[in-house]
Amino acid sequence: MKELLLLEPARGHIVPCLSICFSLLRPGRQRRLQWDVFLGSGSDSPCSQPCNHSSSCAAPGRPGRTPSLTPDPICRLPQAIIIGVKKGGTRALLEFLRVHPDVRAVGAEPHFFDRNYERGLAWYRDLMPRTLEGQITMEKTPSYFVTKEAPARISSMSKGTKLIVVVRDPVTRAISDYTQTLSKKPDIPTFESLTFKNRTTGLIDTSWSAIQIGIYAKHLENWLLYFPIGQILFVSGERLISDPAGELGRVQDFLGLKRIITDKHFYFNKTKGFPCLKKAEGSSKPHCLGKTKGRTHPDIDQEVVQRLRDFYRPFNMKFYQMTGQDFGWD
Ligand SMILES: Nc1ncnc2c1ncn2[C@@H]1O[C@H](COP(=O)(O)OS(=O)(=O)O)[C@@H](OP(=O)(O)O)[C@H]1O
Repeated sequence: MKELLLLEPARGHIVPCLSICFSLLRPGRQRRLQWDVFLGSGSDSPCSQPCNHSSSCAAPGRPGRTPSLTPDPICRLPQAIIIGVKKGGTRALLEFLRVHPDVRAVGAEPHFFDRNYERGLAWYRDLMPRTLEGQITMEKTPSYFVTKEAPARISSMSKGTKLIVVVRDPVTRAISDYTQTLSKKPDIPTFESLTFKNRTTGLIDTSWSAIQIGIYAKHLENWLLYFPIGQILFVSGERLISDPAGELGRVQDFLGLKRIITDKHFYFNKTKGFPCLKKAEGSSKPHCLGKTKGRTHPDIDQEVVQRLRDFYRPFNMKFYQMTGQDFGWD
């Protein structure tokens, strides 16, 4: 009982089950209840068990158990998710955010709302790092943004989930996507040939995922059926490179976090050609992203690039209109 009373959700975040118990104890308080999580989980309730994974029970920066009034860290479902886009700069954003003492994130991409949904919320919750009350649990899986079922599924976990989308010029994003595939399968056809259904007529192959993912306005419509636009933050992938502290400022505000990550945390690494962290999370050493981030792109026929720019322009305009932000791609 004492523990429940100590676990009041901070910043209006929903803490499944515990918040339900808490609101039942304090019926006068207005609190959103996550009945779907509560009822849908059966005996394997994602909200009533300690973490099952074997990581240390110590909270970050607090070695050992604290014998005071501080409750033990527990696994919580994420209150914020980086849902996309693939090759937008999602890893950089998560790595940078992890520097914040109030952010705890899963390293790997859980792919819960696309590939692993049948495993259930308890499985998902158990992937999460242990957090103390007040810390934000996060994950990133860029394919969620283009997954039809993802908005409804995330909404049924919690309508209050904050969503972050890192977007990048869809033409460079497509080339980056292709570069990644090429690194794994060097024998694939050229970017130019995959771009067109028919090169002579100039008809773009919109069924090619590298092209499809960049039609942001179309994917966003799907999310807006379940989430208000104010619950989605759009981060510019370009500005994340040119001004990481500026974009991180916006993200911290959106998450209700104190602005702790500032320009003091970054330096530009000339060899890498990207901003890097002066100190990574839990380390005192400088840290750049790995070799798979910031690859050299192959040269693409400029006529094809122009054709793609023309193709994306109306979708980009629609996207700027929907988000109220001009990303400057055109
Ligand atoms: N600081 C920093 N360091 C390195 N790379 C950075 C950084 N910030 C953004 N980026 C850009 O991130 C691109 C990869 O995006 P994602 O992490 O979203 O890719 S993935 O979908 O998870 O595979 C990656 O794309 P490529 O340049 O095409 O490799 C980078 O341009």
